[in-house]
Amino acid sequence: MRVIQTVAEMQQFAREHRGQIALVPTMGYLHAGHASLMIEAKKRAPIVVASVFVNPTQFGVNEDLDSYPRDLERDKQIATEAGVDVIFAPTAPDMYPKGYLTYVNVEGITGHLCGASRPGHFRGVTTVVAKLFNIVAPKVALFGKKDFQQLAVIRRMVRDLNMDLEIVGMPIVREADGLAMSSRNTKLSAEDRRKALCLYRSIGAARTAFAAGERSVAKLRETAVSVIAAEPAAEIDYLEFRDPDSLEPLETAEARTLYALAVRLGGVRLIDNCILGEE
Ligand SMILES: Nc1ncnc2c1ncn2[C@@H]1O[C@H](COP(=O)(O)OP(=O)(O)OP(=O)(O)O)[C@@H](O)[C@H]1O
Ligand SMILES: CC(C)(CO)[C@@H](O)C(=O)[O-]
Ligand code: BAL
Repeated sequence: MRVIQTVAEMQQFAREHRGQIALVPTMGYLHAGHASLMIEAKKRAPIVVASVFVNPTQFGVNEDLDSYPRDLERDKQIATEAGVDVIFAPTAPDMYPKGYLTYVNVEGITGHLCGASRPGHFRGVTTVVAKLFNIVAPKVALFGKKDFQQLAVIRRMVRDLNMDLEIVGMPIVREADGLAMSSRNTKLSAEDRRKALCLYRSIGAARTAFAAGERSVAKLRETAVSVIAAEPAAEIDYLEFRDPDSLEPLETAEARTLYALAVRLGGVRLIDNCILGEE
């Protein structure tokens, strides 16, 4: 596996392999969730490029940019095992040189859920993802449904800006006990790791109520909130039932309804979601 650390070298590689590349954008500290995207990428293109870049423009001033876990040696090992051909790990000054001025912003659907609690976050995500698409020129790019809103925003950017590539959304990979895999899980204390299961339990409770015929979003919300409230250390950032396409609020749950939540535990912000009515 090759590691490319400059934008210029990545662009040269992309020119030589146009039409053959699948891209998996990540912020590194890889886990089995990332590996699932890489393994699927290999089925969709002869060359898999995984980017590892902790993108400063998507972090707010008081967020965890500095403490975000990083370990390129470990990432190389996991990426190699998952069949990645190239890791693209640029530096921040190479991606955003002094005097950088250009940003990509998707409106509307970025205003709620994670966009409401992290102002400017999606502007940073769409900017870096647009740059990665331009640098790597992939024919397909893969994203996880754990970041459900991010996937919707990227699909929208690709559609609105006529970007010529396919976007693939991949299922959430979970730990054996149900916790959604996330690089930030490593920042949880042992006690908070145990408490973090309340997110998955809340999803289970919402699913059970929906399967039993409950369609009132107020009632579903009450059920979902009560599971998180049973864990006093857990602080709800948002907990919403939405249309999975527009991400607009619903009063009555439909055949497919997005249940998405963000919860803070000991300073670590975790997200999870499910589509009620789907496995
Ligand atoms: N558990 C998972 N299952 C499937 N895809 C995942 C999972 N976790 C992350 N991904 C996907 O991997 C890609 C890179 O995500 P990222 O590097 O931010 O990892 P992360 O573990 O989500 O980190 P964070 O702690 O920032 O949430 C994104 O498309 C994300 O949706
Ligand atoms: C898509 C992404 C790599 C952009 O920095 C990031 O938001 C992530 O890891 O989900
Ligand atoms: N997986 C989303 C990246 C972030 O939290 O900034």
